[in-house]
Amino acid sequence: MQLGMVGLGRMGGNIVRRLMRDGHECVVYDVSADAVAGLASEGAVGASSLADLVSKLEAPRAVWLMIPAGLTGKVVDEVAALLEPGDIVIDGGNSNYRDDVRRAAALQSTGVHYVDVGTSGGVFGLERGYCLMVGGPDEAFRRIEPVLRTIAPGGGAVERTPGRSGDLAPEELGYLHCGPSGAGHFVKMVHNGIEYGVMAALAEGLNILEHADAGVQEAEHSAEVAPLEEPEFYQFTIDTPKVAELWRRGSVISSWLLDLTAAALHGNPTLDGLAGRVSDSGEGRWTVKAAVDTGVPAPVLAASLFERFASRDEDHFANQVLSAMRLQFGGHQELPAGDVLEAGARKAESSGRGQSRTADDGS
Ligand SMILES: O=C(CO)[C@H](O)[C@H](O)COP(=O)(O)O
Repeated sequence: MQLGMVGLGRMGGNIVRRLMRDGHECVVYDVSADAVAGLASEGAVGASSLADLVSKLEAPRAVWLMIPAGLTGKVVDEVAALLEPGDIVIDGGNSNYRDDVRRAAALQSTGVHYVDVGTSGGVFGLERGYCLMVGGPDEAFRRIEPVLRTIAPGGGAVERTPGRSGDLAPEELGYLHCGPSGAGHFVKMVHNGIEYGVMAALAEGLNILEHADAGVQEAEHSAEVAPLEEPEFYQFTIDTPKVAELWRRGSVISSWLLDLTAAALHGNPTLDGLAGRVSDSGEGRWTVKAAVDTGVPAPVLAASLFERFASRDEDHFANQVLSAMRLQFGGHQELPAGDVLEAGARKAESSGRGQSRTADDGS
């Protein structure tokens, strides 16, 4: 089938490559002429503008947008204005599902179909395939199904679920029509909310392993910081990268995220160069909002989202307020910033096991 692709970054470019490998014809456009030329040299038809891209597609057309979320609305409007009734515009980025609902409604009178596709697979999707969560009208979904089948991982990607039989269903091939416009990005939003939680769980657990030698450090600094209650139980120097590698084999928590974690720790065991300021692109916030709106408890997902905010020092003022209160009620002084002992004191304090020796006990 023929598909227009707008946005040839890591995701869009590799989706085009995957499609071409399977015999689909791709007409491609990006604001970077180099990106267009690169894919044209691999067999795509290059376009110099959105209008040029649309003119090179045969009706009824399908145009897939793979662009940063902030630009999607503007580009959907521009592309839709160039399309004809029966054509399809597909947003494969990480848009907010609420925008899909609004865009689909706005396009209804034009006869242009709007399809939202939550696309997961990252930089490995070219080889592994992409998991596709699709929202939109049935007719449009059926029309683009050939490209969805190619972009998705396919049946051999994982073992079949026991009890399933017969022809492989779309969800077993790696794509699913989740419902009307917005449903695809709604499912992808929750997927990414879960992603935050799983990532946080792995990161927190590995951090506990990293601190399993707290008793050894405690002995070294016992004169300066409140003692760990039972240092004899924290005498392990665990090789965290090796444990991450180990857990990939047969453990209950083996997963692709763990695979990637093990790879990162193997290449850079001390994670040098990473400050630990964790960004968030929006899906986690939207997931927590959906949970609040619908009254669904999601404490793990919410905590993992807030953990990201804290990683960027958005908790700084709150921590200053905490220190101010301790100073007020107990005259407790903060340890000097950067003091090697501070970490130990904070560790002991956060676990409720002690306080700095410099603070008195009044409260
Ligand atoms: O969709 C993805 C993976 O499934 C993206 O990598 C996602 O944008 C990452 O989200 P965030 O920047 O909020 O960590």
